Amino acid sequence: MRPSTSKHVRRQHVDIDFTLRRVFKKQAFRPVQREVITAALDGNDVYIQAATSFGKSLCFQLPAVVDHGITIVVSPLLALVDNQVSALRAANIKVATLNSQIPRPERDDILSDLRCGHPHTRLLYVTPEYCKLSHFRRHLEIVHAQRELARIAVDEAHCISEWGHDFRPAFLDLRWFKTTFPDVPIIALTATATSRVRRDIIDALGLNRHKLRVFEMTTLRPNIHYEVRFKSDDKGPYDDFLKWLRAAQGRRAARLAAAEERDGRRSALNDKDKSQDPGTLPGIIYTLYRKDCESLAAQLRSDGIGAIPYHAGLPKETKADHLAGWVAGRPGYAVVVATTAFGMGIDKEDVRFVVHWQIPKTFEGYYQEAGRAGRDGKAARCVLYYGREDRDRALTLMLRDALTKAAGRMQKAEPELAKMKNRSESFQELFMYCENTGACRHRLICDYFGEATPSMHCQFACDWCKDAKDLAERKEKGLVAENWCEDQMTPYGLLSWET
Ligand SMILES: Nc1ncnc2c1ncn2[C@@H]1O[C@H](COP(=O)(O)OP(=O)(O)OP(=O)(O)O)[C@@H](O)[C@H]1O
Repeated sequence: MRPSTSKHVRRQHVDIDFTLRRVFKKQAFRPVQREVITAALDGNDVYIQAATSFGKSLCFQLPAVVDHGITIVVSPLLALVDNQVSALRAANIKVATLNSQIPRPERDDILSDLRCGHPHTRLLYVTPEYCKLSHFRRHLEIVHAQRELARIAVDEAHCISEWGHDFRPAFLDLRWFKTTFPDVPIIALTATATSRVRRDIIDALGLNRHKLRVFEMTTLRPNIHYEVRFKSDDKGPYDDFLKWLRAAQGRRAARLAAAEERDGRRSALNDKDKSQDPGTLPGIIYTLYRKDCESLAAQLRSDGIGAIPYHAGLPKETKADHLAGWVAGRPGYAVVVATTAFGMGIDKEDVRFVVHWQIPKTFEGYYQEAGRAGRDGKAARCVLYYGREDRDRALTLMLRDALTKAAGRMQKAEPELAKMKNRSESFQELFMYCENTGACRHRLICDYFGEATPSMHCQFACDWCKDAKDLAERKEKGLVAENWCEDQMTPYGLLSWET
């Protein structure tokens, strides 16, 4: 690593504005980005927690471009890696990725770049599992010996915590980085961490407390309109959704036509809009079940909506085509019907709606997935279809899953049940959020993540702030078909076991 002389630091800090404009084509830093980047370039370990779409990736990508050496980016999802790698390549940044799906010749080229000790690659994306491989570790040791290992970025860092919603055991082995290269700074990033998960991330990665900068920003996404729609078990949400989508598409088409008429030309639209059918609204529908992805996408197509499925069981080529077509706004690819395999980190700026077909499995998952909407800062809508039957089914599956796991590993039954308890608490918070007709949804989300919002008002950007009376009536009417009885064994009762 180069020494951190004040001259060096000053030079880097001048570079960052230039690099932001020249390489990343952004006009200005968003609030706090500059401070995070400066802290990273000063050689600190950094923990950053900020809302979905805050622009966290820039906080390690820009330092990787201005700094000396290579940055290793640990990322949990291949779809997310592909998404980021294509954007970086488009900006002419030397970026590579190593994982089990990379063809052999390409993998050999990247490894030989590392082996020379002075890699040309500025950012190398890897999965946490790849970081465990001894040959990869040996290559990093060579790079480090040449003082060319600039930084380790751990994206979606909440995956390291057993208390987090997407725990991935291989993340725990990332401790190896600090143990082996104590002088190499680490930057850990997440949008979803409670205080317990935050502590876990810092401890598990072994971040240096004497040289650690912690940035915790709001989880608020003011441009998202949150709404819960209630469904009874005898009626699915399809008709309601289609009606809403058609109305929204109609309003959009009318707005665009009016703008065109006013200006007398299409210049009222940005380039992305021009490439799309003006009435088409880019969006995501999340469903818990693979079979729903296929059938719902087919049903929407038969109703004239460009919809495509995305789930882990589809062939690799189909998934790549569907993701690329959706990101590019290709005709016929406006709406992706996906399982949570599509959740974390996917960045498409103009997603105008996210719909949850069923209640998701955790509060954090809901926030993450909803966070795919409105990443351009413009208004977007997130609708969650909530029914008590879905909720009870999810609870039963969760319970069965935990008991099976615990039975399979009797010696680890207790931690397994503890994790389960945590997950079910998160789920419980989510269904209480759905059932809540007495508070601002933005506020409820902030409360969940432990963020104080004493005087917050969302400016009508949720169903409660828009019309609390209507919300209560819709709940009453929507859930009426369900045999709900408060003194039956409630979901809360189901979940309140002791570990
Ligand atoms: N300073 C900036 N000016 C304009 N756009 C920016 C800036 N910084 C980041 N962006 C854009 O904001 C979008 C979101 O950034 P990014 O994907 O890094 O979000 P994130 O914080 O990682 O969110 P998530 O946790 O949801 O994945 C991207 O399209 C990115 O190009």
